[in-house]
Amino acid sequence: MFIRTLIPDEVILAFKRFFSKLLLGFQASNETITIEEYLDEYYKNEVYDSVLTYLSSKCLSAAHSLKLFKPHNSKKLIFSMNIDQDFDEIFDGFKVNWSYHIAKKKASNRGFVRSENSQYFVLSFHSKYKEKVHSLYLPYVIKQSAIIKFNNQERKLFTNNMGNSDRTAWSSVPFTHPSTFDTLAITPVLKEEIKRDLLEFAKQKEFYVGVGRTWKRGYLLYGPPGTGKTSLIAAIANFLHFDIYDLELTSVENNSQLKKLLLSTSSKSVIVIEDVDCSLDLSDRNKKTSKVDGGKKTPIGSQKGNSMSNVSLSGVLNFVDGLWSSCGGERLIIFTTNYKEHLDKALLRPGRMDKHINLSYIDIHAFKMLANNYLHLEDHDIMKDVEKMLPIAKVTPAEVAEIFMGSLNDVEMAMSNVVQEIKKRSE
Ligand SMILES: Nc1ncnc2c1ncn2[C@@H]1O[C@H](COP(=O)(O)OP(=O)(O)OP(=O)(O)O)[C@@H](O)[C@H]1O
Repeated sequence: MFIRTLIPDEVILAFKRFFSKLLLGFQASNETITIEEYLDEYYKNEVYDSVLTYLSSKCLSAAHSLKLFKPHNSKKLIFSMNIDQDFDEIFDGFKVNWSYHIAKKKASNRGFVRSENSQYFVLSFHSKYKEKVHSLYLPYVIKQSAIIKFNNQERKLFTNNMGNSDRTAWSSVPFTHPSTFDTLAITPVLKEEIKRDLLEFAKQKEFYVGVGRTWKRGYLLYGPPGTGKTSLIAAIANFLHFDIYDLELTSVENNSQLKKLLLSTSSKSVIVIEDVDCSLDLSDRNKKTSKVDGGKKTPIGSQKGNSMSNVSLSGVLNFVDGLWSSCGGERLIIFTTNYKEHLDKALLRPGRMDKHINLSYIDIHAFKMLANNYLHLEDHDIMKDVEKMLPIAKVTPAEVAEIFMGSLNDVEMAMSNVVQEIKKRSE
């Protein structure tokens, strides 16, 4: 569902035009089409690229003899089937066949005649499926190719806190956090609700533009330490295939630096401000500056010995919904806090924080998920006792995970340790 945006519409159109041209010229006896010429270089390369990506993934898993190679003076990995080699695919109940060929042709240039190799793929199918190939199969190939490219893209974790002398610059490392919605132990209903909301958000560009709203969504994750706020952020980024910008407010000197940082984020990103109550004085947004240091204006929270940011709450509010946040494509802004009650209402209102997600102590569903993920345990006699004790024990998923980690190879020991801890806590 995020795929269409990866392929420019013109390319899809060109692809369709290209194939319809070929298909229209079909003879009933001739059931092949070739991906060659007919298009200008740009479109031809794009179309070719989609087919290559698609065929590479198919053939790599289908046959070892089909391999990728990199011809010199090309940056691209080019797919190679052996000449005249082919493979079949069944799609929607009919068969198509892809094959790869090289044709030698003579080219004349200023009186010289050279022979050139021209490579092409042939897609063959029975002519009665012409329409289906055109309207279903080829769009499917483009879509699959986009999915493959999308999944192979490396994503990044950006931070503004890597000791850069330029306070408005982001540094990045590859984002490799393994958390996904499958590994996340939270109530299933909540998990599905979040996934649904994310999917809705991802596909609603037209809606946001139509009602004059910037295409962003704000989440507030709140709950005690160790309940999975950071893990949920990673799972969200992995789910959407977005980059993450981890914004450390205490490293930002003023509101204009904050604005610059926001402007240099890319679209399709999650911007995260963790423990917002600890890095920003959010108690009073009317109080813009306080006078200390011999009358010099000092922003809220910058007093000596205070680890608060110099950025004001209004700076953050502008950051969240100011005019300049309308730059570019979709952004998800996530704030986390252990104490929702410490936050100013201005920050919490819908439009700024559209969704408030409470991550709390572990319940029996989340407990079973962790037992399954860590110990591969489907069920256990002791689960009934655990279920009874959990509501009063107030144990976090992080604590349970830690106990499981201690006895990964001994399920009984792991369960006995965890029950002991839960008992202790419920007393
Ligand atoms: N809901 C969860 N599902 C799976 N693992 C979890 C969950 N919550 C916590 N964990 C485990 O505990 C560790 C700490 O969790 P995490 O950092 O996500 O919690 P947090 O709520 O962000 O904590 P803090 O408020 O201290 O930042 C994670 O690395 C993960 O292994």
